[in-house]
Amino acid sequence: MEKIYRILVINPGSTSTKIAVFDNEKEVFSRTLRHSTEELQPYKQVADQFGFRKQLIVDALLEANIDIQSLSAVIGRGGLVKPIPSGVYEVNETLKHDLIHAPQGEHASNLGGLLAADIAAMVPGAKAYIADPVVVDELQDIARIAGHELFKRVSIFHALNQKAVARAYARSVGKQYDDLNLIVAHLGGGISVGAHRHGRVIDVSNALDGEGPFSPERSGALPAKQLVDLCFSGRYTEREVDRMISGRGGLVSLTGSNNVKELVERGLNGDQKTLRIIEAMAYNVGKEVGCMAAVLHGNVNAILITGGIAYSAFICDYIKAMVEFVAPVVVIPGEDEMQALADNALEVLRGERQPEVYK
Ligand SMILES: Nc1ncnc2c1ncn2[C@@H]1O[C@H](COP(=O)(O)OP(=O)(O)O)[C@@H](O)[C@H]1O
Ligand SMILES: CCCC(=O)OP(=O)(O)O
Repeated sequence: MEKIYRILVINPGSTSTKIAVFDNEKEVFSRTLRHSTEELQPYKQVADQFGFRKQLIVDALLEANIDIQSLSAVIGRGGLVKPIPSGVYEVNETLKHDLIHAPQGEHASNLGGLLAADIAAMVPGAKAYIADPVVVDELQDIARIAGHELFKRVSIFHALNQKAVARAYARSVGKQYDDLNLIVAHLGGGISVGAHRHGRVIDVSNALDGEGPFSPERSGALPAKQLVDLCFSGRYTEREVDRMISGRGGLVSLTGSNNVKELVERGLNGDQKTLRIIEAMAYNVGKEVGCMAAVLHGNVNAILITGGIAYSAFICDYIKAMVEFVAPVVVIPGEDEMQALADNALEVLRGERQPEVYK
């Protein structure tokens, strides 16, 4: 009889914690725990949200009658550790250290490996993993050069979902991911737009670092001179300016909310100012897709729009109208991250692949 492995998947995003339980490939439970701007407000640092998110996960499992002791492994979305190749990594002490001290900055996904390790530690024999963290780096060399010698461009994006969606699209058209040129726009709490050339993300707008389009809670690119003046105005601390770029930028700053579903409804019900801001976010995504089309020299098989915001037909139609001259636009709303994480853990549990060692 086939051995059943039970896998808990934990995916902390900036505005949600998604959890799911899989018995081998089959999802037996899933829940999206959404966190409003107000709920997250009391936590100074992302790491401070650990206890809050852990309690929500444990309560949700309890409510669904899922015994933590029945778990074979726990896999979390990986965070802002050192740039590493795509793969599955066991959560060891070095990885935990980097998830806590975050050499590349703060993001909710830093909690993924930590929550996975904490919950796996409750179960004798269970191990914790991360896979395709947000720091997966496949940039072509020319894309790393920024306009001053003290700066360099860095790859931080929705690697797990961008790749899962790109592979799923390739399968759906009977092709290999490695044979296609795709532009993937992931629209979530953060937004990243990537140029996938034959299975490698050779350029991508960094979702965290003040690049590309603004998003529900990120500023995206800001006018540099204005930013410098603001930094030296004496009116804001370093931490406050950091939060303007990530956490309290984008729609949170412009509208007070990170909830695109509500904002679109508000806009379509006559709030012109909100509508204009939502359109501006979509406009910037369209513009970034155009940049990635140039990166791929116009050889683009398809443009994929994904992430929670892709559920909004209004936003997708706006982007489509701007970019469908480049290539067919395919909307794949939500994300395939949970299944992708579970599949990665299952391959390790079945001994079909060896986890990488994070050093
Ligand atoms: N039906 C919908 N229409 C528009 N926006 C939506 C819809 N469903 C979810 N969203 C928005 O998607 C965003 C969250 O996307 P998601 O990919 O789940 O984010 P993350 O994982 O980064 O927290 C939120 O702003 C949410 O309001
Ligand atoms: C840090 C890059 C990935 C990202 O922005 O994720 P969220 O959209 O979940 O915040």
